[in-house]
Amino acid sequence: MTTPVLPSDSEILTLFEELALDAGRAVMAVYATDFDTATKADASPVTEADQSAEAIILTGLRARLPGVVCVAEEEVAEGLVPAALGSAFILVDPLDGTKEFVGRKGDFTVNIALVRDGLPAIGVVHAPARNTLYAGRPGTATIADVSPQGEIVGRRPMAARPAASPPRIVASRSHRTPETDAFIDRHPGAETVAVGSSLKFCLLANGEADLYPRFGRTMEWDTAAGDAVLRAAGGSTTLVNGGAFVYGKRRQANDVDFANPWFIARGA
Ligand SMILES: Nc1ncnc2c1ncn2[C@@H]1O[C@H](COP(=O)(O)O)[C@@H](OP(=O)(O)O)[C@H]1O
Ligand SMILES: [Mg+2]
Repeated sequence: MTTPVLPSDSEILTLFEELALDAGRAVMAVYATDFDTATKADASPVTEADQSAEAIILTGLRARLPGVVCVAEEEVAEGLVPAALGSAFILVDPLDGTKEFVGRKGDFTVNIALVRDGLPAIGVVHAPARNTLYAGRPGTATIADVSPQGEIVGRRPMAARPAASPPRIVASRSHRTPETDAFIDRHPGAETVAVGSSLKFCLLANGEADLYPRFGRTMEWDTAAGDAVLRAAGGSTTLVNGGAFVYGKRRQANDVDFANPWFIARGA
């Protein structure tokens, strides 16, 4: 398959930010209501917010970046899986941390990422209930303040920090595993912070934490945008054995398309 000519990285990032802010407004409109929750085939929750945010993002991406393949969580759940990806494609998780959304915990995010040559190159993570948007492209990572109306009102550069000793470890709020607990136990004195969604990558990117061990289930759309932000801020994500953590993985063994292996994300 031929890969279309893409706009510049900064133009792509600006588009991702606009669409994430639009989607965030839709998510917050649902958050303010007494919304219903349905259960998907993988037993995870889904709401009207996931669906309307994904529709906003995909409509915008397909109009403005025609020919670039988009892989999106709710479309994949409905069986819409692109056959070929090309050397650059987009991953969308319109509402990561749906459990936190349903539980009204605030730790939920809108995620859009461009994967280039298997690596997360450009990403936006918008946390509308925290009024914060994180963005990264090669060489630049920023944290922005977002108004309650969903407009960016301030922005500053951010960078991952060299690891503190003992480290500050971020871990899933809703999906902790015994292997994660064993990893934490190997870091005596470490402070552990439970955070939902892709915000864990963003806390590393902003120098607020040092390690994010994920010894449990994630899909590529859960991680790509946060991972892009983290890498842009000087951090890294690897397999548990230190090997390269790549994207665009198709069905392996008995697993589904776009399933991630376990990983460890780190600050600088
Ligand atoms: N048992 C499981 N089955 C499917 N997805 C799971 C899962 N456990 C965790 N996840 C993934 O973990 C994400 C939440 O991450 P965290 O635990 O760090 O908050 C979910 O994203 P969604 O909320 O977008 O479905 C979901 O994709
Ligand atoms: Mg998710």
